[in-house]
Amino acid sequence: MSCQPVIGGPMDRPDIVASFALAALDGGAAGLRIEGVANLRAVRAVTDAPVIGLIKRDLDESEVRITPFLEDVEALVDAGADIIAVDATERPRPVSVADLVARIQTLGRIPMADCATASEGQAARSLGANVLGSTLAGYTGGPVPEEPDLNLVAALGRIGGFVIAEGRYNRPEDAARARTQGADAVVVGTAITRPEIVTGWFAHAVEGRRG
Ligand SMILES: CC(=O)N[C@H](C=O)[C@@H](O)[C@H](O)[C@H](O)COP(=O)(O)O
Repeated sequence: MSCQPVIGGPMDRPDIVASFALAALDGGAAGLRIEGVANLRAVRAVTDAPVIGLIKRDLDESEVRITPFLEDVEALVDAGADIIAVDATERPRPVSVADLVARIQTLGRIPMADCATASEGQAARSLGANVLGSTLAGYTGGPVPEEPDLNLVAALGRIGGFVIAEGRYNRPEDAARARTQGADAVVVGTAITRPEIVTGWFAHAVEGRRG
């Protein structure tokens, strides 16, 4: 379960993120994906469950948003992340994927490569990323599709390593399909932890409001 509240929204508080984490674990989640040092510390204080940590930077700080800097890696290690997710897309970036992966390994944590394509997964795997995620499929330009990218999950599965299906798994049946396509785990975020967006889906369906 990924808990990344709508920024500035009513759920955007470390204590609420920690409660979401405990509720998800009660419901059967095997691990957590948590953004930001304060949220990660709050979650680490209440559970020993595996946590993927990330820091999202604004676009004026870095062209890639997910854990672009070495200091981000260090802060996440300090806060108790077991796995550290980094943007592994082939886009301009302040620090190379190779350097990020190497620092994560030096600090004794597990690198997760957030990918948009299979070739990015292949490159990250050859740099030593143990975990490959489909996290960024559909988010590197153009309209964001509605459906998850199961083809990328299958392609990442052929590369090897531990494969996480992530991104728009809004229905349990899609998560189950990801497993049949080769995912070792599925990360679900919005459908569990962004009630503003989920409510919007229902509002749109019943009254044609919102998008
Ligand atoms: C593209 C991007 O920045 N994805 C982020 C990655 O950490 C999060 O905003 C997503 O919520 C997460 O990947 C889970 O996906 P979904 O919320 O669709 O279940």
